[in-house]
Amino acid sequence: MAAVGEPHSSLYDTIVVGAGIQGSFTAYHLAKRGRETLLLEQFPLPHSRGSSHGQSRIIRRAYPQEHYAQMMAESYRLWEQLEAEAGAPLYRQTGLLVLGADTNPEFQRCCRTLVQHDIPGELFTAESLHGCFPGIQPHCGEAGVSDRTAGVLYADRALRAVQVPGWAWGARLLSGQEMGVPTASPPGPATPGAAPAWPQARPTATLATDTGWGSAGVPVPVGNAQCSAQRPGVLPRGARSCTALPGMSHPRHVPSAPSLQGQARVGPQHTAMPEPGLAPLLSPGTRGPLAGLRAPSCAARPLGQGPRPRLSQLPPQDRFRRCGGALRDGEKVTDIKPGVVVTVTTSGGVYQAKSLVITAGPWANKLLAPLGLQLPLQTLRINVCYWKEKVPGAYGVSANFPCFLAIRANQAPHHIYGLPANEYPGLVKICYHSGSPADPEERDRPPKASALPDIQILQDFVSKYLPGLVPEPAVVEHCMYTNTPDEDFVLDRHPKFSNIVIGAGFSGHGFKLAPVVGKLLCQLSVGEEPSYAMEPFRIRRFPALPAAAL
Ligand SMILES: O=C(O)[C@@H]1CCCCN1
Repeated sequence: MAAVGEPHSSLYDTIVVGAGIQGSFTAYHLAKRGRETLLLEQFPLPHSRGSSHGQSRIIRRAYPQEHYAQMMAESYRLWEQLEAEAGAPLYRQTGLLVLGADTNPEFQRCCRTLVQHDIPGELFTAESLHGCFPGIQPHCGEAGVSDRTAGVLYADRALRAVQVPGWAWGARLLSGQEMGVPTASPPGPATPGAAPAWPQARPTATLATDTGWGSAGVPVPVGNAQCSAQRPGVLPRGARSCTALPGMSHPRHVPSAPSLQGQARVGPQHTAMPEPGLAPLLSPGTRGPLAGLRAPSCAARPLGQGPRPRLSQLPPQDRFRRCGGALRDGEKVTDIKPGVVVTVTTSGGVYQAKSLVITAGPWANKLLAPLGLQLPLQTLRINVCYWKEKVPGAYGVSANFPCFLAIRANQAPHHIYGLPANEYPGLVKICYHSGSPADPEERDRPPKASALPDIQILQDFVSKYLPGLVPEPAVVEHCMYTNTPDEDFVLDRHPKFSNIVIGAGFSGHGFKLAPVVGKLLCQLSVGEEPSYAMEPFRIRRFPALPAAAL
C-alpha cells in the first residue's frame, strides 16, 4: 500500500497514532531503536486541539503514588537527555510546594515519597510557609511540603524537541508541515543561555526504615499552625532567597522551616529551634520517618553540564543514519484493520505495520470503538487560567515563586495547581484539576455558564490564598483531559489484538512522565519486558468493562 503521491516503506515496524507528547515519545524511542516508525497526527502541527500544547507543565517528584515516584526518577534523566539532544533548555527548576491539610492522607503520602526517595525538600507549618512565601496565605491546620527538584517544563518546546529527533534520526518527512531540525534555541520563556539544573534523580542517602507517614494510619504531626500571626502580602521585590531552596524567599525574621532531611536548618537566617509540633520527628535518634537521613544539601545543584551538542551541529549522516521515523500530520485515521499486519487508513493514505500504538488522547475511544473496546475514559475540557499580579514580578520565576499543588484546599473537591509567572509576563497560571465533560470535537463550543464552577472555585482560592493576585482570570485558555476512574494511566495491549498497544487516560498528569510512558509503550510494542510493574496501568483493572466492549 502506498500513501497518495508519496514514496514510503511498504511495511512499517510500528505506526503510532497521535503525535501528542505520549505518541511522540513513543515514536522517539522506537526510532532510536532503529524501528521503522510512522507517526500519524490528525491535525497539522503544531496545534492546540488536544492535551500537549501550551508553554508550561509542572515536573515534580512529589507524587503520592509510589509507582509514579519511581518512574519520575527515570523521567528526569530522559528529559535531560532530550534536552542535550535538542540543545535547548526544556526545564526550569522552581521548586514545588504541596499545600494541604496536615492530616490529609495524600499530603502525607507526598511527604513519605520525598523521604523515601531522598528528594530534597522541607516541611512547613502554615506560619513558616507564609514566612517563606509571603505571597501565599495558608490557613489553620494546613501545612506545606516542598519538592526542590520540581519545576516547569517548557511544553511546546519539549514537544517539538521530541518530534524532531524522532524523525530526524529516522530520516524521512513524507508530507505535512516540515518542522525542521533546530538550528538555534527556539524562542520561549527560558532565560537565554541558561542551562537548567536537572536534579539528581538517584537517591543519595540511606533511608531509615519507613515507620509510616500515613501508611500506618498515624497522622503526621507537621506543626502547630499559629494562624493569628499571619499577614497578607506578597513577596517583596528583591527579597533574598532562602538558603535552603531556590524556590523560596526567606526574610530574616521568619521562623525556620524544618527540613525534611531530619534536622532544623540552622544559620544566620534561621532560628535553631524546630517548631514544637515537629520536635518529636526531628529529635536525634527518633524512630520517626525522618530518622537517619542526611543533613540537607541546600545549595542548588550546579549546572556544570557543559556545552551540549545541537542536533543541527551533527553531521547529516549521523542525524539521518538511524533508521525509523516518519511523521505525517494533517491525516485523520478513518479505519484500522487489525491482523498480523495492521492496516491503517487515513484521510491521506493507507499504511501497514507489524504493530500499532494508539496514543490519541481524548480521541482514544473513538479509535478503539471499531476495535471492539471502550475504556472508561471521561474527556474533560479544562480552563487554563492566568491571574494578574498586583505587584509586577511578585509571583514570577525571577522572584523565586514556586510551582504549587494545593490538595483539596478551600474545600475544593479537586486539586488546584499553579506555576509562577513566566510565559505571560505578570500572569500566574493557576488551574483547577478538573473541568466540564466535553467531546473533543466540540471543545471550542463555549460552555454554558453553569458549566464553569471551576472558575468560581479558582476565584475563591485566589482571594483566600494568593492575595497578591487580582481574583479575576486575565487569560483563559483550554485543553483536554482524558481521565480514568482512578486517574492512573492505561498502558497496555489490546485484549484481543496483542500487536495493538494503547496509551490513554493520562488524567491531567501525564506530560512530565511522557519519556517513561513512551519507553513503556515502545517496550510493549516490540515485545520487551516493560521496565516497571504494569499492574496499575492494565486495562483489566476496570472491573465494569461491558462484555461487549471486548
Ligand atoms: O501533574 C501535575 O503536576 C499537574 C499538577 C496537578 C494536577 C495537574 N497536573
